[in-house]
This record gives sequence, structure tokens and C-alpha cells, in this order.
Amino acid sequence: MPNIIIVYHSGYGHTKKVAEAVLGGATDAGASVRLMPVSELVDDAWAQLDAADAIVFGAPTYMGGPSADFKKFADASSKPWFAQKWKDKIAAGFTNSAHMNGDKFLTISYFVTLAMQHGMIWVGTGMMPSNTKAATRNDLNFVGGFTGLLTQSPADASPEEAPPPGDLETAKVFGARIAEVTARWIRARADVENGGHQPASESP
Ligand SMILES: Cc1cc2nc3c(=O)[nH]c(=O)nc-3n(C[C@H](O)[C@H](O)[C@H](O)COP(=O)(O)O)c2cc1C
Repeated sequence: MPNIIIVYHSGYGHTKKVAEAVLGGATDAGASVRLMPVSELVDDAWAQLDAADAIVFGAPTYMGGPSADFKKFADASSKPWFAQKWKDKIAAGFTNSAHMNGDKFLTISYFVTLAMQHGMIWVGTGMMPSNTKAATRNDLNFVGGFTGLLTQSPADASPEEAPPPGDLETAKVFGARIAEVTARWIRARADVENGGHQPASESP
């Protein structure tokens, strides 16, 4: 069973809702998933992260990038980085912000860079956007993220009101994808370690 940790920051609760939805989708898809808020890192948090098969990064977009609290966590991850302890783990990410665009992609780009510095394997949404004339706000992937999950919460909406149900459903589908890709990845790795897999070109 894939062991997935969602490490996230949420200043006002909206991004937390997204983290919970990603957890729901990944759990339903058969993974063991934990939420790890950066504001409440437990003593063995780093050991838990080192032992995970996949780490999902989540933060609100503040001033065109990940929130400072998330960045503090990312800077602290230089310790496992030294020993490349997260190398070859699956990575994915999501951000929530007030504008439909709001420079969210800079946050996702930062997550990709963080994952690459750690030698991780990045997984995007794998989802088509809802972008036709007939599309409505609660359709899957209406905000249109490919590299990472994008959700939107109007500036005056409480976490009870936003992100809207369609974005939370998109987060669930994304969580399921992360669980499935991670399961496939750890199965393939086990096959290789057990000598059960041969590249096609070397087959008789
Ligand atoms: C300091 C600060 C900076 C923000 N900068 C942006 C921004 O660059 N783009 C944007 O779309 N929204 C921005 N927002 C709005 C937040 O992204 C939005 O309120 C989000 O839902 C907050 O998520 P949270 O409740 O998880 O903290 C900003 C909010 C704060 C407090």
C-alpha cells in the first residue's frame, strides 16, 4: 500500500480543505495517507517524510509564490537533501489562491523545482481541463491545472464556502491519481529489486 504524506501550509483554512480532499481521493484509491501541516511538525516528521513513497506539497499562493511558512519548511528540507533521502519518491503539488490566475503557476513551478532538487519524480494532474462554452464552474479541472492542481477561493469566501465543490472534487481525482501512480511505481521498483523485470530490448 503506498505511503503518502501531504505536507502543506494554510493560513486561513482554504488550502487545508484542498489537502483534505486530496487525502480523501488517495485514501479511496487504496493508499495510506497522512496530512502534515508545516505549522505543526511533530518530532519524527522528517523521519516520516524520509520513509514515505510519495510527498505532496501544498501551499496557498501569497504574493505570487508559495507562502513563507511553506518556504520555511522547504528550506529546512535541505537536511534530507544533503543525503538525497527523497530521491526517486513520487512528488506532486497543489495551490489555492483568490484570483482565478493570481500567479498560481509560480507556486507550482516552485514545487517542481523543489522536487527536482530532491531528485523526485513529478506527477501532474493528468486531467483534461473543462474549457468549452458549455463548461461550468463546478466541472472537473475548471481552473485548468496540468503541472499541478489549481483551486480558487474568492477573497471574501470562508473555508466553508470555498474552494467550490468542483475544485474539491478535482482535488479528489488528483489524489486518486497520485495513489495509483505511486502504487505502480513501488510495484515496478519491487519487480526490479526482485529481478522480475527485464527491459523489452533485453528479452529473448
Ligand atoms: C499575504 C497574502 C498574499 C496573497 N497573494 C495572493 C496572490 O499572489 N495571488 C492570489 O491569487 N491570491 C493571493 N492571496 C489570496 C490567498 O491566496 C487566498 O485568500 C487563499 O484562499 C488563502 O488560502 P489559505 O486560507 O489556505 O491561507 C494572498 C493572500 C495573502 C494573505
